[in-house]
Amino acid sequence: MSIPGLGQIAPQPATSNKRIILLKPLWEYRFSVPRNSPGVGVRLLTGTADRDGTELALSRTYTFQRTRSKISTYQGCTLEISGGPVDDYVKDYADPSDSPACQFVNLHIAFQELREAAAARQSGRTAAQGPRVMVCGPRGSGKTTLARTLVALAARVGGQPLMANVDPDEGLLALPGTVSAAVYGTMMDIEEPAGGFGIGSTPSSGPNAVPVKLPIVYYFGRERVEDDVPHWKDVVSKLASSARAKLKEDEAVRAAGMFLDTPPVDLENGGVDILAHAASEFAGENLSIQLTVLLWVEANSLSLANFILVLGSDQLVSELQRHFAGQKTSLGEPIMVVPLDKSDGVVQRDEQFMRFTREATIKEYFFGDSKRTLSPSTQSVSFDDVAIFKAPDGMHDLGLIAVGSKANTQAESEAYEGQPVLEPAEISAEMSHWTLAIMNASVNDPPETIRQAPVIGFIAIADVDEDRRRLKVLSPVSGRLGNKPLVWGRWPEPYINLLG
Ligand SMILES: Nc1ncnc2c1ncn2[C@@H]1O[C@H](COP(=O)(O)OP(=O)(O)OP(=O)(O)O)[C@@H](O)[C@H]1O
Repeated sequence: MSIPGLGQIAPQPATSNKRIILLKPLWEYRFSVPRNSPGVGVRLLTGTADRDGTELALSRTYTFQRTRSKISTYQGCTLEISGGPVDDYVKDYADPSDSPACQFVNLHIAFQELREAAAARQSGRTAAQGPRVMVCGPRGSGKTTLARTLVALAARVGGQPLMANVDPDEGLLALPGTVSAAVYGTMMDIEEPAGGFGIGSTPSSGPNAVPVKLPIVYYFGRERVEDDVPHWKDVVSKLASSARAKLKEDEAVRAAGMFLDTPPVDLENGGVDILAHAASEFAGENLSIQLTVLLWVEANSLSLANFILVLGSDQLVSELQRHFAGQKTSLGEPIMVVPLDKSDGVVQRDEQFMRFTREATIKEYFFGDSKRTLSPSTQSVSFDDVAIFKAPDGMHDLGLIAVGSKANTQAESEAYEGQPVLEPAEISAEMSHWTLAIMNASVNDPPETIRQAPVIGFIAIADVDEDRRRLKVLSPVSGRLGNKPLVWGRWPEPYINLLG
């Protein structure tokens, strides 16, 4: 039997198979660490290198586990690689300007110049607004990597940008099934599989080598936006309103701007509408439409305009161009959609890998990782001492809330009109191994208030004893759950017995 928390001694890559690799400017060391590997060690010997925009320190060995990523260099470097097993290779470019990293860094330079130009123009007492950038593209086009890189590069030059994620499939500083946002003003933990953007970089009861980030999180509880578009729109609106408030009240965040990571969308099924909703909600009160970002237009010439960055999809570019054609911001600026090349290094992650990653994330939330062991509290609670809610049965099954659903009939729609969005869940063995969100609301609040409340944490149901009417619950901290409503969604899916 494995004992939770043990068996997580920091892995030491074997020292016998060390090799040195040389990267010229804008080359990449691309690696994929299999899940059963103790990890690959990467040490920067000379030059400069970074993982998704965050620099590696010289002479320190970084150990990467269950990670598919790359180490890039702008000036060239030598790296010492140790340990493994790892699937890896060096991606070279005869002409460095062919590297996707080149367009990414040019974007960063352009954003930085915009920040400085806006600050110089600002005559009042309040800080100027930095760029607001939305990154979109098909599945596996490198959206998250680009958004993280632009955030990390902004933080590296002293900025405190806000990053928001509205893709529920993977969480930003939270479990999957959520939408969230956080300010990134301190260094990232690049050894974390998500590169400092995962659950390991949030506050916990254990020690942290790198400053933690404080996210604001809303619970969607479904895998894909299309599973419940109205609810997704609601939580995105709540998140956007929190993000706008942060930009308004915090001058440093406002000056650095905001980066928005979006879900892959189905163009045949309301995809443009989904992206347009995210764009307009995050745009802020002063813009009549969408978002303001800056593009590097020609050599050394900056043009303030309104752009949406699209990675690797001509079809999405033309759909978005059509959608925004003729629309202008309140400042009279046109909306332009900017196509960017997708890197050929972006890894297509299969369902098995994604499932393994989600399970590892849930385990890490409760038990920590190799660098920080956490001790979750195990509580036995009566069915009568918890308030668990779920969406009414049938709503999702009938497709009543899926965008563009052809299955809806008028009668079906009417049957659910006026019904509460959440109802008390009947506690049963079916709940075992599910992760539930703890909402920052009162159990007596109306269902709509509970559903749209921020998330304060998660619990896992370890066991349900129907005869004794008791639940065994795993919680990151001790304390009574009774006065906070719990919501049981459909994502992330149940995990193996965490106490097994
Ligand atoms: N140049 C590269 N070399 C190696 N790995 C890369 C590179 N770019 C991205 N990756 C990896 O590819 C995977 C997918 O990238 P990413 O998450 O950015 O894509 P995405 O478009 O956001 O995916 P999704 O549509 O599933 O949300 C990640 O594991 C990322 O670290």
